[in-house]
Amino acid sequence: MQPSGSGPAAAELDASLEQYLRVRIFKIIVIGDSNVGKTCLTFRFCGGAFPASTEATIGVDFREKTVEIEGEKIKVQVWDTAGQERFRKSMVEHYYRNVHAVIFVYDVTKMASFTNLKMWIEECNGHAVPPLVPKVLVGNKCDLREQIQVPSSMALKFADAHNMLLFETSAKDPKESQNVESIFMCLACRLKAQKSLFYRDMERQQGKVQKLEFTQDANNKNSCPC
Ligand SMILES: Nc1nc2c(ncn2[C@@H]2O[C@H](COP(=O)(O)OP(=O)(O)OP(=O)(O)O)[C@@H](O)[C@H]2O)c(=O)[nH]1
Repeated sequence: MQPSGSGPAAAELDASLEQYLRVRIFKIIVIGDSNVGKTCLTFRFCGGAFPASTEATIGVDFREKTVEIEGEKIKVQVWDTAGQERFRKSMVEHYYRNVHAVIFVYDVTKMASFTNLKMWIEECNGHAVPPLVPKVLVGNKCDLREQIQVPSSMALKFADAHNMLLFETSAKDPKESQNVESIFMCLACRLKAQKSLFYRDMERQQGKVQKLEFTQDANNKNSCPC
Protein backbone atom coordinates (compact mmCIF):
# COMPACT_ATOMS: atom_id res chain seq x y z
CA MET A 1 0.00 0.00 0.00
CA GLN A 2 1.28 3.45 -0.88
CA PRO A 3 1.17 6.14 1.82
CA SER A 4 -1.89 8.25 1.21
CA GLY A 5 -0.50 11.43 2.76
CA SER A 6 2.73 12.82 4.18
CA GLY A 7 4.17 12.87 7.68
CA PRO A 8 4.25 10.29 10.46
CA ALA A 9 0.60 10.64 11.31
CA ALA A 10 -0.42 9.75 7.77
CA ALA A 11 2.06 6.87 7.70
CA GLU A 12 0.77 5.54 11.00
CA LEU A 13 -2.74 5.78 9.70
CA ASP A 14 -1.73 3.86 6.60
CA ALA A 15 -0.04 1.17 8.68
CA SER A 16 -3.00 0.68 10.93
CA LEU A 17 -5.34 0.63 7.97
CA GLU A 18 -3.18 -1.94 6.26
CA GLN A 19 -3.30 -4.02 9.41
CA TYR A 20 -7.06 -3.51 9.63
CA LEU A 21 -7.55 -4.51 6.05
CA ARG A 22 -5.88 -7.85 6.66
CA VAL A 23 -8.77 -8.98 8.82
CA ARG A 24 -12.29 -8.48 7.59
CA ILE A 25 -14.95 -8.02 10.22
CA PHE A 26 -18.44 -9.41 9.79
CA LYS A 27 -21.12 -8.04 12.10
CA ILE A 28 -23.75 -10.65 12.89
CA ILE A 29 -26.71 -9.77 15.11
CA VAL A 30 -28.72 -12.30 17.09
CA ILE A 31 -32.39 -11.38 17.51
CA GLY A 32 -35.37 -12.98 19.24
CA ASP A 33 -37.57 -13.08 22.34
CA SER A 34 -36.08 -12.88 25.79
CA ASN A 35 -34.98 -16.26 27.19
CA VAL A 36 -34.74 -18.13 23.88
CA GLY A 37 -31.00 -18.62 24.43
CA LYS A 38 -29.32 -15.91 22.35
CA THR A 39 -26.63 -15.34 24.97
CA CYS A 40 -26.00 -19.07 25.35
CA LEU A 41 -25.74 -19.63 21.59
CA THR A 42 -23.30 -16.78 21.11
CA PHE A 43 -21.30 -17.91 24.13
CA ARG A 44 -21.21 -21.47 22.80
CA PHE A 45 -19.81 -20.22 19.48
CA CYS A 46 -17.37 -17.60 20.79
CA GLY A 47 -16.44 -19.17 24.13
CA GLY A 48 -16.82 -22.85 23.25
CA ALA A 49 -19.03 -23.66 26.25
CA PHE A 50 -22.48 -23.29 27.75
CA PRO A 51 -22.39 -20.46 30.32
CA ALA A 52 -22.80 -21.50 33.95
CA SER A 53 -25.37 -18.74 34.43
CA THR A 54 -26.89 -15.93 32.42
CA GLU A 55 -28.79 -12.75 33.11
CA ALA A 56 -31.08 -10.82 30.82
CA THR A 57 -28.99 -8.92 28.29
CA ILE A 58 -29.16 -5.16 28.72
CA GLY A 59 -28.67 -3.29 25.46
CA VAL A 60 -26.12 -5.52 23.76
CA ASP A 61 -23.20 -7.79 24.58
CA PHE A 62 -20.39 -8.12 22.08
CA ARG A 63 -18.52 -11.33 21.50
CA GLU A 64 -16.12 -12.15 18.74
CA LYS A 65 -14.22 -15.00 17.25
CA THR A 66 -11.64 -15.08 14.51
CA VAL A 67 -12.19 -17.89 12.04
CA GLU A 68 -10.25 -18.98 9.00
CA ILE A 69 -12.04 -19.60 5.73
CA GLU A 70 -10.08 -20.69 2.69
CA GLY A 71 -6.89 -19.26 4.16
CA GLU A 72 -8.41 -15.90 5.08
CA LYS A 73 -8.76 -14.82 8.69
CA ILE A 74 -12.16 -13.28 9.35
CA LYS A 75 -13.34 -11.70 12.56
CA VAL A 76 -16.92 -12.64 13.33
CA GLN A 77 -18.30 -9.93 15.59
CA VAL A 78 -21.44 -11.21 17.26
CA TRP A 79 -23.98 -8.77 18.70
CA ASP A 80 -26.01 -10.53 21.37
CA THR A 81 -29.04 -8.27 21.59
CA ALA A 82 -31.54 -7.85 24.41
CA GLY A 83 -34.87 -9.63 23.99
CA GLN A 84 -36.70 -7.53 26.56
CA GLU A 85 -38.21 -4.39 25.11
CA ARG A 86 -37.17 -2.21 28.05
CA PHE A 87 -33.52 -3.26 27.65
CA ARG A 88 -33.35 -2.78 23.91
CA LYS A 89 -35.40 0.23 22.85
CA SER A 90 -32.55 2.76 22.98
CA MET A 91 -30.23 0.41 21.10
CA VAL A 92 -32.31 -0.88 18.20
CA GLU A 93 -30.90 1.55 15.64
CA HIS A 94 -27.38 0.44 16.53
CA TYR A 95 -28.21 -3.24 16.13
CA TYR A 96 -29.19 -2.89 12.51
CA ARG A 97 -26.67 -0.29 11.39
CA ASN A 98 -24.19 -1.79 8.90
CA VAL A 99 -25.22 -5.31 9.84
CA HIS A 100 -23.83 -8.09 7.63
CA ALA A 101 -26.05 -10.99 8.71
CA VAL A 102 -28.98 -11.68 11.02
CA ILE A 103 -29.77 -14.74 13.15
CA PHE A 104 -33.39 -15.01 14.32
CA VAL A 105 -33.75 -17.31 17.33
CA TYR A 106 -36.82 -18.98 18.82
CA ASP A 107 -37.20 -21.53 21.58
CA VAL A 108 -38.56 -24.86 20.28
CA THR A 109 -40.33 -25.37 23.63
CA LYS A 110 -42.20 -22.01 23.46
CA MET A 111 -44.66 -21.50 20.65
CA ALA A 112 -44.98 -17.79 21.49
CA SER A 113 -41.29 -17.25 20.72
CA PHE A 114 -41.92 -18.76 17.29
CA THR A 115 -45.07 -16.75 16.51
CA ASN A 116 -43.25 -13.60 17.62
CA LEU A 117 -40.70 -14.14 14.85
CA LYS A 118 -43.02 -12.22 12.52
CA MET A 119 -42.62 -9.20 14.72
CA TRP A 120 -38.81 -9.54 14.79
CA ILE A 121 -38.69 -9.86 11.02
CA GLU A 122 -40.88 -6.77 10.67
CA GLU A 123 -38.56 -4.84 12.95
CA CYS A 124 -35.58 -5.94 10.87
CA ASN A 125 -37.29 -4.99 7.61
CA GLY A 126 -38.28 -1.66 9.15
CA HIS A 127 -34.63 -0.79 9.58
CA ALA A 128 -33.86 -0.94 5.89
CA VAL A 129 -31.65 -4.00 6.16
CA PRO A 130 -30.78 -4.76 2.54
CA PRO A 131 -32.45 -7.92 1.17
CA LEU A 132 -29.02 -9.33 0.33
CA VAL A 133 -28.07 -9.48 4.00
CA PRO A 134 -28.20 -13.22 4.80
CA LYS A 135 -30.64 -14.29 7.49
CA VAL A 136 -31.04 -17.65 9.20
CA LEU A 137 -33.57 -19.10 11.60
CA VAL A 138 -32.47 -21.00 14.70
CA GLY A 139 -34.72 -23.15 16.88
CA ASN A 140 -32.87 -23.52 20.18
CA LYS A 141 -33.27 -25.86 23.20
CA CYS A 142 -33.72 -29.04 21.18
CA ASP A 143 -32.25 -30.96 24.12
CA LEU A 144 -35.63 -30.55 25.87
CA ARG A 145 -37.15 -33.24 23.65
CA GLU A 146 -40.22 -33.90 25.79
CA GLN A 147 -41.25 -30.25 25.76
CA ILE A 148 -41.06 -29.40 22.09
CA GLN A 149 -43.99 -27.25 20.94
CA VAL A 150 -42.78 -26.09 17.54
CA PRO A 151 -42.72 -28.95 15.01
CA SER A 152 -39.81 -28.96 12.59
CA SER A 153 -42.22 -29.04 9.65
CA MET A 154 -43.85 -25.78 10.78
CA ALA A 155 -40.48 -24.10 11.30
CA LEU A 156 -39.25 -25.30 7.93
CA LYS A 157 -42.30 -23.90 6.18
CA PHE A 158 -41.79 -20.56 7.88
CA ALA A 159 -38.08 -20.53 7.03
CA ASP A 160 -38.82 -21.35 3.38
CA ALA A 161 -41.46 -18.61 3.19
CA HIS A 162 -38.90 -16.10 4.41
CA ASN A 163 -36.05 -17.42 2.33
CA MET A 164 -34.00 -18.49 5.32
CA LEU A 165 -32.11 -21.61 6.27
CA LEU A 166 -33.37 -23.37 9.39
CA PHE A 167 -31.09 -24.78 12.11
CA GLU A 168 -32.52 -26.67 15.05
CA THR A 169 -30.01 -27.04 17.82
CA SER A 170 -29.15 -26.72 21.47
CA ALA A 171 -26.69 -24.33 23.03
CA LYS A 172 -26.67 -26.56 26.08
CA ASP A 173 -26.03 -30.01 24.64
CA PRO A 174 -22.26 -30.39 24.04
CA LYS A 175 -23.01 -32.85 21.22
CA GLU A 176 -24.63 -29.97 19.35
CA SER A 177 -21.64 -27.63 19.59
CA GLN A 178 -20.58 -28.45 16.03
CA ASN A 179 -24.06 -27.57 14.84
CA VAL A 180 -23.95 -24.22 16.64
CA GLU A 181 -20.56 -23.56 15.08
CA SER A 182 -21.95 -24.32 11.64
CA ILE A 183 -24.68 -21.66 11.99
CA PHE A 184 -22.08 -18.92 12.32
CA MET A 185 -19.64 -20.51 9.89
CA CYS A 186 -22.34 -20.85 7.27
CA LEU A 187 -23.03 -17.14 7.51
CA ALA A 188 -19.33 -16.25 7.49
CA CYS A 189 -18.82 -18.41 4.38
CA ARG A 190 -21.74 -16.76 2.66
CA LEU A 191 -20.47 -13.32 3.52
CA LYS A 192 -16.97 -14.12 2.38
CA ALA A 193 -18.31 -15.36 -0.92
CA GLN A 194 -20.72 -12.49 -1.32
CA LYS A 195 -18.76 -9.45 -0.31
CA SER A 196 -15.44 -7.92 -1.04
CA LEU A 197 -13.87 -5.28 1.05
CA PHE A 198 -13.97 -2.08 -0.82
CA TYR A 199 -11.52 0.52 0.32
CA ARG A 200 -12.96 3.74 -0.97
CA ASP A 201 -11.91 7.36 -1.28
CA MET A 202 -8.64 6.75 0.49
CA GLU A 203 -6.59 9.13 -1.56
CA ARG A 204 -9.33 11.63 -2.03
CA GLN A 205 -9.69 14.78 0.01
CA GLN A 206 -6.14 15.49 1.27
CA GLY A 207 -5.28 11.89 1.87
CA LYS A 208 -7.88 11.44 4.57
CA VAL A 209 -9.67 8.13 4.65
CA GLN A 210 -13.36 8.60 4.16
CA LYS A 211 -14.88 5.23 4.37
CA LEU A 212 -14.33 1.51 4.56
CA GLU A 213 -17.25 -0.44 3.32
CA PHE A 214 -18.35 -3.81 2.11
CA THR A 215 -19.91 -4.03 -1.29
CA GLN A 216 -21.56 -6.75 -3.22
CA ASP A 217 -19.16 -8.40 -5.62
CA ALA A 218 -21.28 -9.10 -8.66
CA ASN A 219 -18.77 -11.58 -10.10
CA ASN A 220 -18.49 -13.64 -6.96
CA LYS A 221 -21.11 -16.36 -6.72
CA ASN A 222 -22.25 -17.57 -3.33
CA SER A 223 -20.08 -20.57 -2.55
CA CYS A 224 -21.40 -21.30 0.93
CA PRO A 225 -21.09 -25.03 1.59
CA CYS A 226 -24.44 -25.10 3.39
N1 LIG B 1 -32.26 -26.58 28.13
C1 LIG B 1 -31.70 -25.54 27.52
N2 LIG B 1 -31.67 -24.35 28.13
C2 LIG B 1 -31.10 -23.31 27.48
C3 LIG B 1 -30.53 -23.44 26.19
N3 LIG B 1 -30.04 -22.23 25.81
C4 LIG B 1 -30.31 -21.39 26.81
N4 LIG B 1 -30.94 -22.03 27.84
C5 LIG B 1 -31.41 -21.45 29.08
O1 LIG B 1 -32.40 -20.47 28.77
C6 LIG B 1 -32.30 -19.36 29.63
C7 LIG B 1 -32.16 -18.07 28.83
O2 LIG B 1 -30.94 -18.10 28.12
P1 LIG B 1 -30.26 -16.75 27.56
O3 LIG B 1 -29.16 -17.19 26.65
O4 LIG B 1 -29.88 -15.86 28.67
O5 LIG B 1 -31.49 -16.10 26.77
P2 LIG B 1 -31.51 -14.75 25.91
O6 LIG B 1 -32.28 -15.03 24.69
O7 LIG B 1 -30.12 -14.23 25.72
O8 LIG B 1 -32.35 -13.76 26.86
P3 LIG B 1 -32.32 -12.13 26.89
O9 LIG B 1 -30.92 -11.71 27.22
O10 LIG B 1 -33.29 -11.75 27.98
O11 LIG B 1 -32.79 -11.65 25.56
C8 LIG B 1 -31.12 -19.64 30.57
O12 LIG B 1 -31.62 -20.16 31.76
C9 LIG B 1 -30.32 -20.70 29.83
O13 LIG B 1 -29.60 -21.54 30.71
C10 LIG B 1 -30.56 -24.74 25.57
O14 LIG B 1 -30.09 -24.98 24.46
N5 LIG B 1 -31.17 -25.74 26.28
